[in-house]
Amino acid sequence: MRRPRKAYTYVDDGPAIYVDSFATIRREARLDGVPTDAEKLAVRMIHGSGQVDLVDDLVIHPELVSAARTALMLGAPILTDARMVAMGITAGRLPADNPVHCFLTDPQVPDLATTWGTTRTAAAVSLWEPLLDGAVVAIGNAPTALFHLLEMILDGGPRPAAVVGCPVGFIGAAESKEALASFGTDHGIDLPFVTVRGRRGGSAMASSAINALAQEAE
Ligand SMILES: C/C1=C2N=C(/C=C3N=C(/C(C)=C4\N[C@@](C)([C@@H]5N=C1[C@](C)(CCC(=O)O)[C@H]5CC(=O)O)[C@@](C)(CC(=O)O)[C@@H]4CCC(=O)O)[C@@](C)(CC(=O)O)[C@@H]\3CCC(=O)O)C(C)(C)[C@@H]/2CCC(=O)O
Repeated sequence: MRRPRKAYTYVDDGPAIYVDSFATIRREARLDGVPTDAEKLAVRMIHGSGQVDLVDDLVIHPELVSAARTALMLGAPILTDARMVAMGITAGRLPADNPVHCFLTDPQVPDLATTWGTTRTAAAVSLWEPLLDGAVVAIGNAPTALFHLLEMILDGGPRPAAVVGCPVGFIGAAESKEALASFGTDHGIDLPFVTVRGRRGGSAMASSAINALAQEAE
Protein backbone atom coordinates (compact mmCIF):
# COMPACT_ATOMS: atom_id res chain seq x y z
CA MET A 1 0.00 0.00 0.00
CA ARG A 2 1.34 3.45 -0.90
CA ARG A 3 0.22 6.71 0.72
CA PRO A 4 -0.83 9.12 -2.03
CA ARG A 5 1.14 12.35 -2.46
CA LYS A 6 -0.22 14.96 -0.06
CA ALA A 7 -1.88 17.59 -2.28
CA TYR A 8 -3.87 19.49 0.35
CA THR A 9 -3.05 21.17 3.63
CA TYR A 10 -5.11 19.66 6.44
CA VAL A 11 -4.75 18.39 9.99
CA ASP A 12 -4.37 14.62 9.93
CA ASP A 13 -3.37 13.91 13.52
CA GLY A 14 -6.46 12.25 15.06
CA PRO A 15 -5.93 13.32 18.70
CA ALA A 16 -5.04 16.89 17.62
CA ILE A 17 -8.26 17.08 15.58
CA TYR A 18 -10.27 16.20 18.70
CA VAL A 19 -8.40 18.73 20.86
CA ASP A 20 -8.90 21.53 18.29
CA SER A 21 -12.56 20.61 17.83
CA PHE A 22 -13.39 20.74 21.51
CA ALA A 23 -11.47 24.02 21.91
CA THR A 24 -13.45 25.50 19.00
CA ILE A 25 -16.75 24.39 20.53
CA ARG A 26 -15.86 25.88 23.91
CA ARG A 27 -14.90 29.14 22.17
CA GLU A 28 -18.02 29.40 20.01
CA ALA A 29 -20.88 27.74 21.91
CA ARG A 30 -22.89 29.51 24.61
CA LEU A 31 -22.45 26.91 27.34
CA ASP A 32 -23.27 29.20 30.28
CA GLY A 33 -26.90 27.98 30.49
CA VAL A 34 -25.90 24.31 30.61
CA PRO A 35 -25.78 22.63 34.05
CA THR A 36 -22.12 22.17 35.06
CA ASP A 37 -22.32 18.37 35.21
CA ALA A 38 -23.81 18.30 31.68
CA GLU A 39 -21.23 20.53 29.98
CA LYS A 40 -19.23 17.65 28.51
CA LEU A 41 -22.45 16.06 27.32
CA ALA A 42 -23.43 19.27 25.50
CA VAL A 43 -19.94 19.62 24.00
CA ARG A 44 -19.98 16.05 22.64
CA MET A 45 -23.47 16.45 21.18
CA ILE A 46 -22.36 19.66 19.45
CA HIS A 47 -19.23 17.82 18.28
CA GLY A 48 -21.36 14.99 16.82
CA SER A 49 -23.58 17.43 14.93
CA GLY A 50 -21.13 20.19 13.97
CA GLN A 51 -23.62 22.82 15.17
CA VAL A 52 -22.66 25.12 18.04
CA ASP A 53 -26.18 26.57 18.24
CA LEU A 54 -27.48 23.10 19.15
CA VAL A 55 -26.99 24.16 22.74
CA ASP A 56 -29.98 26.53 22.44
CA ASP A 57 -32.31 23.57 21.77
CA LEU A 58 -30.94 21.13 24.31
CA VAL A 59 -33.24 20.13 27.16
CA ILE A 60 -31.42 18.31 29.95
CA HIS A 61 -33.22 16.86 32.98
CA PRO A 62 -31.35 17.87 36.17
CA GLU A 63 -30.79 14.23 37.17
CA LEU A 64 -29.81 12.97 33.69
CA VAL A 65 -26.04 12.86 34.06
CA SER A 66 -25.95 11.33 37.54
CA ALA A 67 -28.71 8.80 36.73
CA ALA A 68 -27.11 7.66 33.48
CA ARG A 69 -23.58 7.50 34.95
CA THR A 70 -24.71 5.53 37.99
CA ALA A 71 -26.67 3.09 35.83
CA LEU A 72 -23.72 2.59 33.46
CA MET A 73 -21.26 2.08 36.33
CA LEU A 74 -23.61 -0.58 37.72
CA GLY A 75 -23.48 -2.41 34.38
CA ALA A 76 -26.82 -1.29 32.89
CA PRO A 77 -27.42 -2.31 29.28
CA ILE A 78 -27.74 0.33 26.56
CA LEU A 79 -30.77 -0.07 24.30
CA THR A 80 -30.72 1.62 20.88
CA ASP A 81 -33.34 2.12 18.17
CA ALA A 82 -30.94 1.76 15.24
CA ARG A 83 -27.76 -0.21 14.60
CA MET A 84 -26.14 3.06 13.59
CA VAL A 85 -26.51 4.32 17.16
CA ALA A 86 -25.09 1.09 18.60
CA MET A 87 -22.12 1.17 16.22
CA GLY A 88 -21.28 4.76 17.24
CA ILE A 89 -20.89 3.88 20.92
CA THR A 90 -17.21 3.55 21.84
CA ALA A 91 -16.92 0.28 23.77
CA GLY A 92 -13.69 1.39 25.47
CA ARG A 93 -15.49 4.31 27.17
CA LEU A 94 -18.13 2.11 28.80
CA PRO A 95 -17.37 1.74 32.52
CA ALA A 96 -18.65 -1.82 33.05
CA ASP A 97 -18.34 -3.50 29.68
CA ASN A 98 -22.01 -2.61 29.29
CA PRO A 99 -23.89 -4.64 26.67
CA VAL A 100 -25.32 -2.59 23.79
CA HIS A 101 -28.49 -3.96 22.14
CA CYS A 102 -30.46 -3.11 19.02
CA PHE A 103 -33.26 -5.57 18.22
CA LEU A 104 -34.16 -4.18 14.80
CA THR A 105 -32.99 -7.35 13.04
CA ASP A 106 -34.69 -9.77 15.44
CA PRO A 107 -36.83 -12.19 13.38
CA GLN A 108 -39.98 -11.31 15.40
CA VAL A 109 -39.81 -7.64 14.40
CA PRO A 110 -41.30 -7.62 10.85
CA ASP A 111 -44.39 -9.61 11.90
CA LEU A 112 -44.93 -7.51 15.04
CA ALA A 113 -44.69 -4.33 12.97
CA THR A 114 -47.17 -5.65 10.39
CA THR A 115 -49.61 -6.91 13.03
CA TRP A 116 -49.51 -3.66 15.00
CA GLY A 117 -49.43 -1.49 11.87
CA THR A 118 -46.31 0.35 13.00
CA THR A 119 -42.65 0.74 12.03
CA ARG A 120 -40.01 -1.91 12.63
CA THR A 121 -38.09 0.39 14.94
CA ALA A 122 -41.17 0.86 17.15
CA ALA A 123 -41.90 -2.89 17.18
CA ALA A 124 -38.28 -3.60 18.14
CA VAL A 125 -38.66 -1.36 21.20
CA SER A 126 -41.17 -3.86 22.64
CA LEU A 127 -38.37 -6.45 22.68
CA TRP A 128 -36.50 -4.19 25.13
CA GLU A 129 -39.03 -5.01 27.85
CA PRO A 130 -37.05 -7.69 29.79
CA LEU A 131 -33.97 -5.40 29.84
CA LEU A 132 -35.63 -2.01 30.19
CA ASP A 133 -35.80 -1.63 33.97
CA GLY A 134 -32.80 0.57 34.90
CA ALA A 135 -31.36 0.51 31.36
CA VAL A 136 -29.94 3.48 29.46
CA VAL A 137 -31.88 4.17 26.26
CA ALA A 138 -30.44 5.88 23.16
CA ILE A 139 -32.85 6.81 20.35
CA GLY A 140 -31.25 8.74 17.50
CA ASN A 141 -33.26 7.91 14.44
CA ALA A 142 -36.88 6.89 14.83
CA PRO A 143 -39.58 9.14 16.27
CA THR A 144 -41.94 6.15 16.42
CA ALA A 145 -39.45 4.32 18.67
CA LEU A 146 -39.52 7.19 21.17
CA PHE A 147 -43.34 7.42 21.10
CA HIS A 148 -43.53 3.63 21.54
CA LEU A 149 -41.17 3.71 24.54
CA LEU A 150 -43.26 6.42 26.24
CA GLU A 151 -46.44 4.43 25.53
CA MET A 152 -44.91 1.29 27.07
CA ILE A 153 -44.04 3.23 30.22
CA LEU A 154 -47.51 4.79 30.37
CA ASP A 155 -48.92 1.28 30.04
CA GLY A 156 -47.15 0.29 33.28
CA GLY A 157 -44.01 -1.10 31.62
CA PRO A 158 -40.52 -0.99 33.16
CA ARG A 159 -38.74 2.34 33.42
CA PRO A 160 -35.24 3.02 32.14
CA ALA A 161 -32.71 4.87 34.31
CA ALA A 162 -32.12 7.49 31.61
CA VAL A 163 -33.23 8.32 28.08
CA VAL A 164 -31.20 9.96 25.33
CA GLY A 165 -34.07 10.89 23.00
CA CYS A 166 -32.80 12.52 19.81
CA PRO A 167 -34.78 11.25 16.81
CA VAL A 168 -34.20 13.35 13.71
CA GLY A 169 -36.36 14.48 10.80
CA PHE A 170 -39.59 16.05 9.68
CA ILE A 171 -42.35 13.61 10.62
CA GLY A 172 -42.91 13.14 14.32
CA ALA A 173 -39.38 13.98 15.44
CA ALA A 174 -40.15 17.32 17.12
CA GLU A 175 -43.43 15.98 18.52
CA SER A 176 -41.89 12.84 20.03
CA LYS A 177 -39.18 14.92 21.71
CA GLU A 178 -41.75 17.39 23.09
CA ALA A 179 -43.61 14.37 24.52
CA LEU A 180 -40.37 13.27 26.21
CA ALA A 181 -39.57 16.75 27.53
CA SER A 182 -43.03 17.16 29.07
CA PHE A 183 -43.45 13.52 30.17
CA GLY A 184 -42.86 14.29 33.86
CA THR A 185 -45.26 17.25 33.91
CA ASP A 186 -47.90 15.54 31.78
CA HIS A 187 -47.91 12.16 33.51
CA GLY A 188 -46.16 12.58 36.88
CA ILE A 189 -43.47 10.06 35.90
CA ASP A 190 -39.99 11.41 36.46
CA LEU A 191 -37.73 10.13 33.70
CA PRO A 192 -34.20 11.55 33.43
CA PHE A 193 -33.65 12.52 29.79
CA VAL A 194 -31.75 14.63 27.33
CA THR A 195 -33.33 15.81 24.12
CA VAL A 196 -33.00 18.48 21.47
CA ARG A 197 -36.08 20.47 20.53
CA GLY A 198 -37.10 20.62 16.87
CA ARG A 199 -36.05 18.61 13.84
CA ARG A 200 -32.39 18.16 14.71
CA GLY A 201 -31.06 14.92 16.15
CA GLY A 202 -29.64 11.77 14.57
CA SER A 203 -27.85 8.55 15.30
CA ALA A 204 -24.43 10.17 15.57
CA MET A 205 -25.75 12.67 18.11
CA ALA A 206 -27.31 9.91 20.23
CA SER A 207 -24.05 7.91 20.16
CA SER A 208 -22.08 11.05 21.11
CA ALA A 209 -24.37 11.62 24.08
CA ILE A 210 -23.85 8.06 25.32
CA ASN A 211 -20.08 8.39 24.82
CA ALA A 212 -20.11 11.53 26.97
CA LEU A 213 -22.28 9.95 29.65
CA ALA A 214 -20.05 6.87 29.69
CA GLN A 215 -16.85 8.68 30.47
CA GLU A 216 -15.85 12.06 31.81
CA ALA A 217 -12.73 12.39 29.67
CA GLU A 218 -12.66 14.40 26.44
C1 LIG B 1 -38.99 7.38 8.64
C2 LIG B 1 -37.59 6.91 8.83
C3 LIG B 1 -36.56 7.89 8.80
N1 LIG B 1 -35.24 7.62 8.67
C4 LIG B 1 -34.49 8.72 8.70
C5 LIG B 1 -33.12 8.86 8.41
C6 LIG B 1 -32.21 7.87 8.20
N2 LIG B 1 -32.49 6.54 8.27
C7 LIG B 1 -31.49 5.80 7.80
C8 LIG B 1 -31.52 4.36 7.90
C9 LIG B 1 -30.43 3.55 7.26
C10 LIG B 1 -32.53 3.63 8.60
N3 LIG B 1 -33.70 4.18 8.98
C11 LIG B 1 -34.67 3.20 9.52
C12 LIG B 1 -34.70 3.33 11.02
C13 LIG B 1 -36.07 3.57 8.92
N4 LIG B 1 -36.17 5.03 8.85
C14 LIG B 1 -37.33 5.51 8.99
C15 LIG B 1 -38.33 4.38 9.22
C16 LIG B 1 -39.04 4.10 7.89
C17 LIG B 1 -39.38 4.64 10.28
C18 LIG B 1 -38.85 5.25 11.56
C19 LIG B 1 -39.82 6.22 12.21
O1 LIG B 1 -40.49 7.01 11.53
O2 LIG B 1 -39.91 6.25 13.45
C20 LIG B 1 -37.36 3.21 9.65
C21 LIG B 1 -37.82 1.80 9.29
C22 LIG B 1 -38.78 1.21 10.28
O3 LIG B 1 -39.69 0.47 9.86
O4 LIG B 1 -38.65 1.45 11.48
C23 LIG B 1 -34.00 1.84 9.02
C24 LIG B 1 -34.31 0.67 9.94
C25 LIG B 1 -34.46 1.51 7.58
C26 LIG B 1 -33.76 0.24 7.03
O5 LIG B 1 -32.68 0.36 6.45
O6 LIG B 1 -34.27 -0.85 7.16
C27 LIG B 1 -32.46 2.17 8.95
C28 LIG B 1 -31.69 1.94 10.28
C29 LIG B 1 -30.67 0.85 10.15
C30 LIG B 1 -29.85 0.72 11.43
O7 LIG B 1 -29.00 1.55 11.73
O8 LIG B 1 -30.07 -0.24 12.17
C31 LIG B 1 -30.48 6.75 7.14
C32 LIG B 1 -29.01 6.35 7.23
C33 LIG B 1 -30.96 6.87 5.69
C34 LIG B 1 -30.04 7.67 4.78
O9 LIG B 1 -29.86 8.85 5.01
O10 LIG B 1 -29.53 7.05 3.86
C35 LIG B 1 -30.78 8.09 7.88
C36 LIG B 1 -29.95 8.20 9.18
C37 LIG B 1 -30.28 9.37 10.05
C38 LIG B 1 -29.74 9.18 11.46
O11 LIG B 1 -28.90 10.02 11.87
O12 LIG B 1 -30.13 8.23 12.16
C39 LIG B 1 -35.31 9.88 9.15
C40 LIG B 1 -34.96 11.20 8.46
C41 LIG B 1 -35.01 9.98 10.62
C42 LIG B 1 -36.76 9.39 8.87
C43 LIG B 1 -37.72 9.82 9.98
C44 LIG B 1 -38.32 11.21 9.95
C45 LIG B 1 -38.65 11.86 8.63
O13 LIG B 1 -39.08 12.99 8.71
O14 LIG B 1 -38.52 11.36 7.52
